[in-house]
Amino acid sequence: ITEVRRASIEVTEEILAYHLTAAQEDIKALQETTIPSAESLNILDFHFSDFGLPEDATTQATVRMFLDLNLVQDFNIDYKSLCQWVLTVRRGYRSHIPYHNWSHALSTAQSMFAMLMATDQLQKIFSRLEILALMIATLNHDIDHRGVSNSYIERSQQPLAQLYGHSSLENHHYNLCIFILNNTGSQILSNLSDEDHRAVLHMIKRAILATNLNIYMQRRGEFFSLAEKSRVNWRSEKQRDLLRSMLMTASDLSAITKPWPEQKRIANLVAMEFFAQGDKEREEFKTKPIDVMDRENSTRLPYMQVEYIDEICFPLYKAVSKLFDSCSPLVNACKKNRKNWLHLAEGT
Ligand SMILES: CCCOc1ccc(S(=O)(=O)N2CCN(C)CC2)cc1-c1nc(CC)cc(=O)[nH]1
Ligand SMILES: [Zn+2]
Repeated sequence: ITEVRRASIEVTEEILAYHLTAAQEDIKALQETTIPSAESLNILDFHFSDFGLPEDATTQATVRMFLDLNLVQDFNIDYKSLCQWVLTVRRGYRSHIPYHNWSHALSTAQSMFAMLMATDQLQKIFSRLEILALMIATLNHDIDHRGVSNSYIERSQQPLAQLYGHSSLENHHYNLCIFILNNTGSQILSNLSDEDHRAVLHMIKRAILATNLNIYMQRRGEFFSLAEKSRVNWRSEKQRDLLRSMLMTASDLSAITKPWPEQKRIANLVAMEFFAQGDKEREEFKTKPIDVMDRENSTRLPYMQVEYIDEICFPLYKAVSKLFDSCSPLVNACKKNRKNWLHLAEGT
């Protein structure tokens, strides 16, 4: 059995690597392109949106983030490997999924980049290795998302549920992230010491698993009390792990902090994805989906967004901006969008 089993795993990995790996001409094109500056790509702005940005510019923006954070230099990353890695990660996302696609991955990574670049303190608190882990984790945190939640996957007995049990999606995102990092031609961590390599993979796993909203809700209380203290000892790995996890969620949910037209546009994509899952649940499980995923509740969407902001988003951005004043634009934009959603909710 093991002989057959091993052969099938090798074949599967070969086929996956073939389909996932970007085309050589695309890699060459990106490698030879002059990468525009961060300013010209607007990736330093909290209000950044990739809407209307050509596909090539999204991969150039990703390379620019790694260059401007000095990660290519600090970790002696082979430039061709970086180009292949970025293009392969992009291919790992499913373009026909309304919300959990490459655009969400880029937006999440750009939010982390903007916070890191705006906050000198963060660059002092985090080591270079932690910053590398956060940028890899944000870009990969939803890779190969199918537009359905963990609960749907666990209920529909999909292979992912058999494989991982709880947090099945996040475990899958992490495993695919590692698969690409180990794939020939996209091994951007190949020049790290064994110790750094082990440490960065551990931090990437912790960061990707932290994007499960249930885990965020369990751990955020500790973070909020940290934000109330006058001084925080960031030398403790436990506190830095908590901070990395909370910044992952702040980046992941950052669509709620975008200017109103962009927030409205993205909320509609989230709704499309949620309602599509609701339709599948009706069909497959013959059950009425929960409110959030029930198309027949779409008039309640503005009200649900107000709840989402009050219960999940606002407290987080408030704590982050209390610790790091330069992130206050995030909490202000979140407040403004609450007003906009409330106005729509009352209008109905
Ligand atoms: C826009 C369509 C409605 O969108 C929502 C409705 C309800 C809630 S909720 O906080 O009540 N809650 C969250 C945890 N679920 C398990 C149960 C429901 C959240 C959203 C929402 N989520 C995201 C993140 C993907 C982005 C976004 O803009 N809106
Ligand atoms: Zn996400």
